[in-house]
Amino acid sequence: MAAELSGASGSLAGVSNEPGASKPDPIIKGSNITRTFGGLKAVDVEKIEIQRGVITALIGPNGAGKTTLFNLLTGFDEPDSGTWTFNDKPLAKVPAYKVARLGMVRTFQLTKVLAKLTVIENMRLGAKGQRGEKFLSAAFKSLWKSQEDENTKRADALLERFKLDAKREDFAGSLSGGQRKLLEMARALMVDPELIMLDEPMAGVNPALKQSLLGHVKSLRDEGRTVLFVEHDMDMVRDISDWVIVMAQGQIVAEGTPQSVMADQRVIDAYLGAHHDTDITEIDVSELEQEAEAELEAEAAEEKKP
Ligand SMILES: Nc1ncnc2c1ncn2[C@@H]1O[C@H](COP(=O)(O)OP(=O)(O)OP(=O)(O)O)[C@@H](O)[C@H]1O
Repeated sequence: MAAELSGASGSLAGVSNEPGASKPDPIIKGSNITRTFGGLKAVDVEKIEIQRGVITALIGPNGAGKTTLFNLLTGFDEPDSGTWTFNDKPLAKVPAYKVARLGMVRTFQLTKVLAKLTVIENMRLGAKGQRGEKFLSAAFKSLWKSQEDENTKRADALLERFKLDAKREDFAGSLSGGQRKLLEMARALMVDPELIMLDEPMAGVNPALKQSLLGHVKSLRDEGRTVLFVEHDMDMVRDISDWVIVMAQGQIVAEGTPQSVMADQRVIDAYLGAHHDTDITEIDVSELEQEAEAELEAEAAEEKKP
């Protein structure tokens, strides 16, 4: 089946729904990427292509390998095997801060170290690309000393755009869940990336801020960037994705438009196992919990029988 699309996702018209489907203008192309932890194959991706200029969601059940794949592509982890390119440049073994300078950046949840810095200090660190946490305090010192005016100007403009300017001197740790997500996005934009990878942009965000966050993500695409995001919030996936890639047990099991993917039997199987007849968009978690509870009660009653 081929996708029928219009608007921003029109460039994906005609792309097949098969896992690893070729795209007309891929910004990322990867093949045979594997990563094993002990005996567990966390990532086992035969082929992946990410289309330029659109919003792609990476979804899948817990433990599917989404974060590990993110880490591999951005140079934060090394694969056991595999090759991938960004703008046709091979990236295997390229460290994360160099990947960021090339124009591919991932967001990070606010760590303890970053929470103790102010909002503007976080932004200035973003300008340095992405080194491990160990390097951050050293990088901060040198930045502070050299007073990079350009970076500060860019940081202030971004804080204004993301409505964080009033929080400029506050500790990042004092921000609300939604404001933290905005800061993560703003910080990643300090290097003016072509591809921005968002790690669960809706996690811990209250409903009032969700719409505003969605608007910000769409605006990244509208200004010509490519967006790839990992997310469990299916409303967000349906609302803003042009394309969805589904992982399960380390592999890509399906892809397509949000509508086609959510009706795809392979996706329903991946999420629900035996719950075949359920529409993934209408899963009521409390119902599943009640079922599990009832099963436990029945088991307990069985055990009590003489
Ligand atoms: N550093 C690690 N050491 C050992 N096992 C790991 C490590 N990182 C990930 N794993 C394992 O690899 C598998 C894939 O994990 P990963 O975090 O990539 O999944 P995910 O799809 O991002 O899950 P979630 O949606 O819950 O964040 C899991 O079984 C996880 O326990």
